[in-house]
Amino acid sequence: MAEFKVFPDPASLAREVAARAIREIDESAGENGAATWVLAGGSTPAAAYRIIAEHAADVAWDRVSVIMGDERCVPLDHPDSNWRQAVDLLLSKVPIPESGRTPPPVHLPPAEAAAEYANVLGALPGQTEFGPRLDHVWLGMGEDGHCLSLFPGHPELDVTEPSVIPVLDSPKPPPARITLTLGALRATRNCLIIAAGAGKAAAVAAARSGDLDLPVALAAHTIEEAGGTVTWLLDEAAAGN
Ligand SMILES: O=C1O[C@H](COP(=O)(O)O)[C@@H](O)[C@H](O)[C@H]1O
Repeated sequence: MAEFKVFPDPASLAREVAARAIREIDESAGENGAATWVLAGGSTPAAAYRIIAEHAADVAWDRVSVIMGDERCVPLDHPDSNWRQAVDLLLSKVPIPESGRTPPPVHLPPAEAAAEYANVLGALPGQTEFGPRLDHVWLGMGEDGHCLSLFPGHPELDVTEPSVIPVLDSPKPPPARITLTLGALRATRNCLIIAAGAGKAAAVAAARSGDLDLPVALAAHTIEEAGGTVTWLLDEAAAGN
């Protein structure tokens, strides 16, 4: 059963997200010799990326691979690029080997970009029947309850194959994206769902009540059903307090 933890403000939320990431990634790297971390885009992870960069010495980065859970099809130097945010705030500051940090190939058309990024996943360590073991997964959440680039009512939610797929009509700009599928999340060990701000309170409440029409709730359910753990980390505003 997912755990919900509430922090007084976005800054203390970010400190907890960063502390858990450092602990879980380093533990997985120690246990298995390699750890895969699924990064998130959007506004909420930024502060946690900064804190992790300040504590870079606490992680065996040479054993870590990162992938972006979803990417917007914009150039990698565009302000809307999820990868650019991660590079600027974290990846340029920690010694992850080049082989463990392949940028989403968004210079390609979305279908080709998705297929190419699926190949990147296929080359990661720790392959399972659901693709690579995802030791530590960050999921952000939109006000509509979307996570990754999986939007309420959209057909991408029905894809059970563990893969990366294109999205061509995202209701949140830009319309073209690539995203992990729910099937790929079945290989998750530990997932943090991170949300801050009053704009997210209604979606958090709906997810908490078990509304599986919300992609983020369905993602949490999918991970737990496959044996992974899910922890929601919220600030008071997102928790509706
Ligand atoms: O577009 C996206 O939105 C979600 C949520 O972003 P936020 O700015 O509301 O926190 C994010 O998790 C996803 O990676 C991103 O592509």
